Amino acid sequence: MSTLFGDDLVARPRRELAPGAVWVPGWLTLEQQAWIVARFREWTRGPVPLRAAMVGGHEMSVKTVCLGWHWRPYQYTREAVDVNGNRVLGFPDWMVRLGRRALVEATGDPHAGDDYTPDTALVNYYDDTARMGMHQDKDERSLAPVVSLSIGDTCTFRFGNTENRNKPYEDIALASGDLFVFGGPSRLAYHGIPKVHSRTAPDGCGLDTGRINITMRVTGLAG
Ligand SMILES: O=C(O)CCC(=O)C(=O)O
Ligand SMILES: [Fe+2]
Repeated sequence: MSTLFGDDLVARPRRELAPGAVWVPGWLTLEQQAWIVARFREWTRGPVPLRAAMVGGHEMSVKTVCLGWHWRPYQYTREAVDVNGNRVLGFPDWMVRLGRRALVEATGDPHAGDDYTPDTALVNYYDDTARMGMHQDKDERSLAPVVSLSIGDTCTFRFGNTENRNKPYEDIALASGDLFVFGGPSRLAYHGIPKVHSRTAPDGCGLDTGRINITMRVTGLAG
């Protein structure tokens, strides 16, 4: 479709799915996406490699590398005790700034990011068969918002309610460059990824295949 009249933008307006849950399509430029993908490749070279976490005796289909704190079900540690015992990379300052800007963008409040200092990021890689079941992000002791960035293939993101993993929920298509923030009354909403749409990554985003998702969080942990 022609982009002469901004059809692509008109088709994907920003939207609040529920109080505190805001989707901002196309927030990151292609250049920013490619830069982040280059950082992702550095992160996966160590000290802790990309790995599939074990949940209930099964490997997740999604592979994860963490920054700041290492996540495994259902706790955070500084060392990747379930991988190779190494201390995870620090949380980059640029990502703190990006997280703050994301909150300003999502809320329209120029001060929304002032007190936001995420200290962990889960960086997930999905190949086109990977999925993530409905879950809450509740291993953090803080209820500060989660800031989610997507790069690469489009996925179906299922955003549900705070009571259980079932309906009501809504499916949206999170595409490369999209921002999604869930905080406030939506902070503990169930969510998941039922499908990744193969070969939908835009040229220039830095990924030929697959999808990267970064969720920044505040652990509320000390040490
Ligand atoms: O991949 C996504 O968009 C969501 C990831 C997620 O829910 C998580 O890492 O907890
Ligand atoms: Fe999650």
